[in-house]
Amino acid sequence: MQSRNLYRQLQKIEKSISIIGLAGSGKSTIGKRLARKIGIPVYDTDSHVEKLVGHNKVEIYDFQGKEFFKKKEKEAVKEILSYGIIVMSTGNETYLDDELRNLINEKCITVWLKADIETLYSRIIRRNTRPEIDRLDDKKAALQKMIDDTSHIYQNANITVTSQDMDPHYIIDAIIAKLNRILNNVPIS
Ligand SMILES: Nc1ncnc2c1ncn2[C@@H]1O[C@H](COP(=O)(O)OP(=O)(O)OP(=O)(O)O)[C@@H](O)[C@H]1O
Ligand SMILES: O=C(O)C1=C[C@@H](O)[C@@H](O)[C@H](O)C1
Ligand SMILES: [Mg+2]
Repeated sequence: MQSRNLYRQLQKIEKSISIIGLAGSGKSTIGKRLARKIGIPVYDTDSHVEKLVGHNKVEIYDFQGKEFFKKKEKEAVKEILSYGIIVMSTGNETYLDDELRNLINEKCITVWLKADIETLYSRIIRRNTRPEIDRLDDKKAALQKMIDDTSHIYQNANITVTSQDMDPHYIIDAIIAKLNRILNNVPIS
């Protein structure tokens, strides 16, 4: 798999890579491994907000509220995208914000991790780290609504890859193959 040249090609077109998609789609997991494979730094917007504020997401939502989190998320994204060529994994709603979506589209090749309802649901019920979703009574219905409400936005990503429970190495290889096609001007399906 040709991943060593990717950094130079990304540098040439001055684009980073941003991993987008719904909660539980695997953005943080895949972002880290993709960055390692290409040999560039990785930043996660949720982790960056936590670092800026000094508290975890749940504490931030509890004590300072969603608006504060969103304000800090804007700062975090702008800061991360000033760091040069990097991989940025986003939070659950980052790409749905008009200003951030425009900025991400300008500075990044976007990779949508498209996951079905069963995959997302089985993953989000495993951990209690999502301040909004964890509090919902009918998480499955809420996730289905999120899929219905957001797919038309995510489907404009430069690259779409299906995210299922499988060795992340297959997902990374699929992303890298599509990245190579984009960077070499080969149309992708
Ligand atoms: N390819 C995969 N196969 C199996 N499990 C996976 C895969 N990718 C991610 N997971 C698991 O799914 C869960 C969610 O992954 P991750 O935290 O990376 O998602 P996320 O999109 O960053 O979620 P959030 O929007 O909440 O930040 C984690 O427990 C992770 O280990
Ligand atoms: O519980 C949730 O839905 C959230 C999870 C995080 O990814 C955050 O990015 C998001 O703003 C809230
Ligand atoms: Mg994440």
